[in-house]
Amino acid sequence: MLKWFEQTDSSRSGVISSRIRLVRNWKEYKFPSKLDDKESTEMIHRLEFGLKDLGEELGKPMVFSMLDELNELDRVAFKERRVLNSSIAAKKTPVGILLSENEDTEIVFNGDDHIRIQVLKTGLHLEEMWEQASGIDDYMNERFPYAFDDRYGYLTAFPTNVGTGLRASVVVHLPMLSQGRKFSSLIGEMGRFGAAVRGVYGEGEDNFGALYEVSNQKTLGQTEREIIDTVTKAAIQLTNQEMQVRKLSLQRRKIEREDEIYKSYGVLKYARRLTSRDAMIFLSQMMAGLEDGLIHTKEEFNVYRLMLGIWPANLQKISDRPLNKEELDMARAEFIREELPELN
Ligand SMILES: Nc1ncnc2c1ncn2[C@@H]1O[C@H](COP(=O)(O)OP(=O)(O)OP(=O)(O)O)[C@@H](O)[C@H]1O
Repeated sequence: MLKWFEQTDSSRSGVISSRIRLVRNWKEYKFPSKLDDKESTEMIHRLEFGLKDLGEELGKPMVFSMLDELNELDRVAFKERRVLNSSIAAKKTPVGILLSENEDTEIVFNGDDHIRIQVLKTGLHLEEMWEQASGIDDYMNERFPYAFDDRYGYLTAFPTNVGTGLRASVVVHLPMLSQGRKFSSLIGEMGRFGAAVRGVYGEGEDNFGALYEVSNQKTLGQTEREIIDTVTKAAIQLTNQEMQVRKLSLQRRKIEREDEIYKSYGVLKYARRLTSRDAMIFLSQMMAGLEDGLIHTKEEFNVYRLMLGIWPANLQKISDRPLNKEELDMARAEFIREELPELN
C-alpha cells in the first residue's frame, strides 16, 4: 500500500501537504510528565484496549506498537516521515503508537500529552481532514472523558496548546518568493493575521529546498473553523504570490530557468554522490520546473516523496546497514537516480 506522501496531489501548485494535530488529556490520569512508568503503561494499554475497534470504525486497520519496541533506526525513520515529532521520538518513558498502514492517521498515547491525534494528506485539505480528526476525537471522548475547563477549553501539558489543542498546518514550496527581499516582512504580515511561517528544514538561507510550514500561532480564543480558515488563507496567499513571481520569471528569463532545471535534472540523474543540501536544492528546482511546465517526465512522479526519502534513516533502511557520511552521500545519489523517471 502506498504511504500518504507517495500519493500525488497536484490540485494546487506550491502546496505539498496538510496536517491536523489535536492534543487531549484523559481526566482520570495526571499529565504524562507526572506519571511513573507503571501508570503510563497501564494508561496506554487501557487506551489501546478501548480503541481496539477504531480501525473498523474508520475503515482502515490501525496497528499498535510501543515506541521502545522500535530500534533506533525505525525511530529516526518515523521522525523523518513525520509519524513522530522530535520531542516524542526522543522519549525514554513508555509511549504507544496507533498507526494506519499508509501512515496518514495516527494516535500517540502518552507523548507530551496523553493523546495526540494526527492526520496527514498531500495537497490542501484542512477542512476535510479536520472532519476526520474531529470524528476520531468524538469517538475517543465517548470512551475517555477529557480534561476540559469551561473557560479555557482542553487542558494540555504545554500552555501553547490550551484551548482547542489544534495545530493546523500546510507545507508549501516557495523557492522564488523566499528569495525576494520582502519575504521576511511578508512572513511578519502573516503573523499579524495569526499564521506562523517557518522553514521545514532550517531557518533563513539554511532551509534548503524552500519548504515552509504555515500553521496557526494560537490555539486559544479562536474556534477550530477560524483556525483552519486562517491557515488555509495564508497558504493560498503565499502560494499565489509564489506563482506570480514564477510567472514573471517565465516572461523575463525562461531560458535561464530552463537551463537551471535541466542542469538540476542532470545532476540528480547522474551524480554518484549527493549531500542532503544539494539534493534538496536540485529537487526543489525540479519541483518548480515540473509545476511550471518547463520539464516533463515520462511518468508522473512525486518530488516530495524523494525529499522525504533522502534522509539518513531511510537510506540506511534501504541499504539495510549503518552508513557513514561518504556512504550516505553515495546511497542518496543512487536512491534518486533509481527513482527519477526519464524525461519526455
Ligand atoms: N502539513 C504538513 N505536512 C507534512 N509534515 C508536516 C506538516 N506540518 C508539520 N509537519 C511536520 O510534522 C512534525 C511536527 O510538526 P511541529 O513540530 O510543527 O509540531 P507541533 O505543532 O509542535 O505539534 P506536535 O506537538 O504534534 O509536534 C514536523 O516534523 C513538521 O515538519
